[in-house]
Amino acid sequence: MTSHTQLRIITKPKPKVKGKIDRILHCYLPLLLIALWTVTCQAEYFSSTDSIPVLAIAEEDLIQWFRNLLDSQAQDFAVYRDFIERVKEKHAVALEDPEEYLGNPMNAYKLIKRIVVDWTIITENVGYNKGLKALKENLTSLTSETSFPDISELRGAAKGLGRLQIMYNLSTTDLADGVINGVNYGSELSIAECFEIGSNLFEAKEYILAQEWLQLVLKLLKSGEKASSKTTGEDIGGEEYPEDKLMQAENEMNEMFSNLQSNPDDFDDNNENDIDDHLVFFELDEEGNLIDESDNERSNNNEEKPTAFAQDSKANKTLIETLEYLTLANYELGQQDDMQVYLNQILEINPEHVFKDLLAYKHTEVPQNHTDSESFSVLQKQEWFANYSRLCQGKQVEQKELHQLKCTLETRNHPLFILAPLRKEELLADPEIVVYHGLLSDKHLDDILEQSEAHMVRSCVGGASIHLVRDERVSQQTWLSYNSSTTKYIYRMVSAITGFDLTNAERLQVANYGIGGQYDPHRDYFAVGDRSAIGLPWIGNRMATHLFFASDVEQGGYTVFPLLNVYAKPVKGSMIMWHNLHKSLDRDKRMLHAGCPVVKGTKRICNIWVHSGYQEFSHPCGLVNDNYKSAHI
Ligand SMILES: O=C(O)CCC(=O)C(=O)O
Ligand SMILES: [Fe+2]
Repeated sequence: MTSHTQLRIITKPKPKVKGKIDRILHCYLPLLLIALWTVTCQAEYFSSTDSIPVLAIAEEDLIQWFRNLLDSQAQDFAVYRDFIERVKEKHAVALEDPEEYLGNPMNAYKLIKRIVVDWTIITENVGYNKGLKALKENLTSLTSETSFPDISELRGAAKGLGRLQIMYNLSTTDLADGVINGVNYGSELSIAECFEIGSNLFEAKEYILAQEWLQLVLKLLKSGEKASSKTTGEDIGGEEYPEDKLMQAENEMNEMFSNLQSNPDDFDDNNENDIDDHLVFFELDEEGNLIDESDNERSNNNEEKPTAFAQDSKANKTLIETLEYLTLANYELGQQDDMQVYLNQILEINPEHVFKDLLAYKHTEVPQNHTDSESFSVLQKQEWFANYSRLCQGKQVEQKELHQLKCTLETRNHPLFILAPLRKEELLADPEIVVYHGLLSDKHLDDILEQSEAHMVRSCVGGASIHLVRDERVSQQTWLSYNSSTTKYIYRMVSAITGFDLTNAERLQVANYGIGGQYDPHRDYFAVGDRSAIGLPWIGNRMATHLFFASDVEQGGYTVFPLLNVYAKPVKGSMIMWHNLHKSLDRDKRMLHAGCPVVKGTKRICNIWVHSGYQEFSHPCGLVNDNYKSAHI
């Protein structure tokens, strides 16, 4: 075994059961957990915002069922208590003069009867409870009807948040404070939640972002304060954290380190008490969230509390785990000096910590290329990334032509548009990118949603025969035929607007983007030699894209063209349209486009791709070859 392999074995994070969801599953819902593993169909909650409400409904059921359980247990316990109190009275009388009491055959009989019958019934009944039986039945039916997210979903959701950070330059402290792009949504995160995001980003191999979140956790643990009051003023424009408070926190931290050194067992990784910890030390915060005690550090009125923190074993546990992750993240990033800093902190707390062996490997070869091909750091290195991210934020590079674009009303002498002219907005003249506003009503869109809802699956990339689930496209989708009144209407309208023959068009694709859901820059046509295009039923390549926005999006979700300096904000009911091929039918590489990550809200779209066959009369090839226009790309 090479030293490198050994190091990886040593540093492989122990499987930890962390976080609220894990704790619920492990401590409160053991039954549910068993059932979860048997669920075969993955709903992919993070890739679509439509699936998430299902969980909220399931949670409502869980609340009710557990309430019922507790009520029925309270009734049972009241019966036990009543019985015991009554026996206790008799017992007390018996104790005064046992001989006299038991000399009475009736009393002797009663004692024997209590032992033989009453205590037996009570003993047998403890543990059996009607409410528990009902709960088991409910959980069984819930898990057979609903597929629950697993740890990979949680990781997907954490990665979704990370994608938003990268794309929109969102600071970790802002997000932790519930501020997204300057808007305060009041969704402040607890220390435990920041830790969960950090550790899940680590597990998703997003080491740089994981490091940011975990450093924030460390900062919060050290200060024992809310994130907002701990961050520096310029980070969030908030007040500065008083110097003496920082000193005090620092001192307490040091004090805690030295206390811990004298009692390193607190951090034994294999501490068998861990399980009991989970079972016993639950608390609820003001909003009823399950918290561990480290969360208390973020509550508002704990100005006086930092000293309690020194005795707080939960916070200590989070602290050591945070340091472990930070050590490993720095190891993965090849940042040996930083890794050493965190390692030292761990060893100061517990000189016998399992990571002590890492020291021996410090000077061995460090990993150079541990980044996943889907990692954000790889994404950020793409040459289109800067434009992509800028356009997603609604920022265009200033250009003279931008000011010559126009909005027009068009009837096209078509009966459909005489009374209700098309509202056309030009986003770019050449190559033409246009938006038609107000094409679909809420009723149409509700109908599409209803038809598609039950059939949504995680979107794949790779064309017709290759199906790859990739971070490149985080959404769910399905296809609808043109046989309902709404889809027929869309079909007729698109062909009236564009003149295309839609017999050679793909079915209507309906897609929905979830947390951080997006579609990285791509082109819609099939590339030369794309084997997935072989055997497709359509003639020619994807000539034009008609993309309907089926929802407004509160923040994010723009459709952008990084090579053309164009962005379109989703407006419900409108359709953006462009050609993917030159007039010569050569592929137009300028048409690289993307769906930016959704920051807040839900993004729904519908696509129709028209293929080049059958369009000979409506869109004849140009006499002059125009493919030179994209030759430079
Ligand atoms: O969601 C978007 O804005 C773009 C979607 C897209 O490009 C596609 O589905 O091919
Ligand atoms: Fe596309």
